[in-house]
Amino acid sequence: MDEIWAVIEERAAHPSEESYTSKILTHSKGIDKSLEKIGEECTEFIIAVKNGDKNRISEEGADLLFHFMLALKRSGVTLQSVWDELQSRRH
Ligand SMILES: N=c1c2ncn([C@@H]3O[C@H](COP(=O)(O)OP(=O)(O)OP(=O)(O)O)[C@@H](O)[C@H]3O)c2ncn1[C@@H]1O[C@H](COP(=O)(O)O)[C@@H](O)[C@H]1O
Repeated sequence: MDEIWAVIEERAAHPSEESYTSKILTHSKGIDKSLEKIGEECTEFIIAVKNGDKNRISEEGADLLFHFMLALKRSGVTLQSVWDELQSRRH
């Protein structure tokens, strides 16, 4: 995820027309586009889990994590701050 985060940072700094990441980060709907995608991917993940489809669970889980990172970026929150929060909860 840290590696993909670095790509997201790069795409945010230098948007490219061929990039899906850039498409979401510069979408005219703004953060709503990211939130829409998280809603979609969450639903697809839930369906995959309910169906017990392990391949789909992995695929939808990956989509969810990717769109989660895009929403963080759009919100001005770093992935590191999420890691720090998780770290602070360790006991
Ligand atoms: N992890 C991902 C990743 N997961 C999913 N997706 C894209 O997410 C899209 C999900 O498909 P959907 O059907 O939900 O979306 P859509 O119908 O194409 O369009 P929208 O509804 O999203 O507008 C697909 O086009 C996938 O290619 C991703 N695109 C990019 N990455 C990572 O981001 C990096 C940079 O990607 P680019 O910016 O595109 O070069 C890549 O190297 C990957 O590591």
